[in-house]
Amino acid sequence: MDTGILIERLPKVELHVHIEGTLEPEQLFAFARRNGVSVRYPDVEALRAAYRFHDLQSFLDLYYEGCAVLLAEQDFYELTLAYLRRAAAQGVVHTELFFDPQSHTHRGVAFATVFDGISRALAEGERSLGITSRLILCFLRHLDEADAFDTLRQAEPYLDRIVAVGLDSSEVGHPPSKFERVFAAAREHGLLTVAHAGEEGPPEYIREALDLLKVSRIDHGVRCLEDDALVERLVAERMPLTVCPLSNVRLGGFAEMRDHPLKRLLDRGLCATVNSDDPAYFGGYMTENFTATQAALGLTADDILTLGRNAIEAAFLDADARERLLARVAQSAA
Ligand code: HPA
Ligand SMILES: [Zn+2]
Repeated sequence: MDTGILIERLPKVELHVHIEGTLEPEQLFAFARRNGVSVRYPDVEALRAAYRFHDLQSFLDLYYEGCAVLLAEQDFYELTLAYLRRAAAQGVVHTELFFDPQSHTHRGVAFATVFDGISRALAEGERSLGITSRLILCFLRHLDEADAFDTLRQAEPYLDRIVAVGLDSSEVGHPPSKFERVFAAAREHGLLTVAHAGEEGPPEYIREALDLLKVSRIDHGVRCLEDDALVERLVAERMPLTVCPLSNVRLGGFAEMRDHPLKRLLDRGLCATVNSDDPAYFGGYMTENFTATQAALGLTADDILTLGRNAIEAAFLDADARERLLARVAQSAA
């Protein structure tokens, strides 16, 4: 089958998307106007032109600045629903979203405001778009352990609607070991765990995420390829990697898409998946990530189906839901 048609028809599962990273410039300006927040760029074009990043930190600086326009529950609701509409239009049938409560509570926005807006949109998305979802609370790793513990405490009333905790923000210098105790506390609450590791940080951070944080998935993980023994372990444990190709190129991890290791990860037998990360900032959602990697790396129809099945295997879904999605993948290739 033609790979373009397959990419379009594939029922997609997204496992690595930061809801704050879906804030498109148009919506950013609309929220700014509504909330009386000033933006230091004159218009959408000027803001978009500033999205030229050379590393993770240069992106994070703008990403946190963008968060300043999010103040009311309705902002989080509209942000999330707009993402779900775009995702559904691209054939995403299930999505597992990260949110960064500390990016908001540190500005005086209540945890409940953030959570209620996002979760109201997720319920609406399931009702009106048929898109299922899970929510993952990410701790900002540049902040300290006590702040993460405080955030976990604020999340306690909502834990029945949070599937896992994760770890994001500036990686280098903030190893997983810094959060070993708060992740243990989260697991005691019955939460699963994931962590960004091996995006900019060394393979050793991936090992720490496995051994100390007991993660069910590694977010990014592309630097595992520098360590053969680690690759063998990830293959043997069938540990999923939520890879974000456009993000990796935009943040300078790889100079061009043709240098991206997605195909090598698959060929090594790793459970790699394709994801959008911060689609409003990196030039595309799921379809654009599939299309760009297919074109640059020559992914075959089999590769694309493997990526689709890997994401279903890696999703935080029960066995029945997985079987139903796998059947839809098979149908899409028929
Ligand atoms: O790609 C990312 N990496 C780390 N932290 C993040 N926070 C939002 N996006 C990212
Ligand atoms: Zn990410």
